[in-house]
Amino acid sequence: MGIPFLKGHGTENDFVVLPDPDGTLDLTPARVRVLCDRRAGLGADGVLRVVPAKAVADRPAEVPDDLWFMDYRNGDGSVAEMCGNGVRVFARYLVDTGLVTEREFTIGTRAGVRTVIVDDEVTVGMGRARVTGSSLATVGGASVAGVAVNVGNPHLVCVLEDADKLASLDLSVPPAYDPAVFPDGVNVEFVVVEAPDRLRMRVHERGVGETRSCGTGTVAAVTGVLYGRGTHTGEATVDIPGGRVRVTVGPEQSTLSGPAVFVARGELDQVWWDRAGE
Ligand SMILES: N[C@@H](CCC[C@H](N)C(=O)O)C(=O)O
Repeated sequence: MGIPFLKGHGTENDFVVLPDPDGTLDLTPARVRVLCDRRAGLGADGVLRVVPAKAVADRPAEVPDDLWFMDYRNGDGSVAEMCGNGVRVFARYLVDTGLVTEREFTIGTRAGVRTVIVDDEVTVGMGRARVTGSSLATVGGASVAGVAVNVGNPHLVCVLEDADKLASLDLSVPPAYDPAVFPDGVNVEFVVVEAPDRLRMRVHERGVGETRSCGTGTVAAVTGVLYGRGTHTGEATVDIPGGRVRVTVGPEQSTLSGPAVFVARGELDQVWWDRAGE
């Protein structure tokens, strides 16, 4: 018997989902890296381990024992606090498999408890998106001013003047940032405001590289743009290379709505898994 897995995505930000109902899966950084490798493994931006919260000793104190916990890992094996696209896929998995029977329920994450509503699309209460300051990102030799926003994980939102500039950015090289402002690294969003309630965005994710979407990044982007207008409240659609999501931002709560899709399920080869851990 191999290791069960599913492969899914939210606006083409893709994940390997590993059900771990007993909390016994030894998910080392080396195993995450090879699983996410698009040639040596299944290929994905990250891994979502589905584990009972009570089996996660280092979870935040506010996450109760009886929730399912999203143990999210970036493709480079690092741990991140939150993943907005991942939590939608995670919620869809819990409903599809009958592990949760309601359509509205809560999930434990390293950023705290998140409420989800599973319908054709999935809506997530993303908590409060906090503006924490400003900083610079440097890409292609040019520095761009940005707003630092924390959505559980850190983001730097840089607004560009037009879509041509956005399209021409080379994000195959990580943007440089100030490590004094972001000691744990940062996700960097580049955004164009196409209409007052419509943004276009590209993102370079910490621990992954350029991805086709970042859910927490879209919430950060809307928050950063609203902050530039002097407000903490508003809503917008965000077009990313992998599709479209909808974001609302309020002083105490933000929400993210978008698709969550499964494309495959199967078993990882046990010999491959054992070797990947060496
Ligand atoms: N793709 C995610 C964010 C994943 C974590 C991020 N790379 C980090 O290290 O903070 C999303 O949809 O939010």
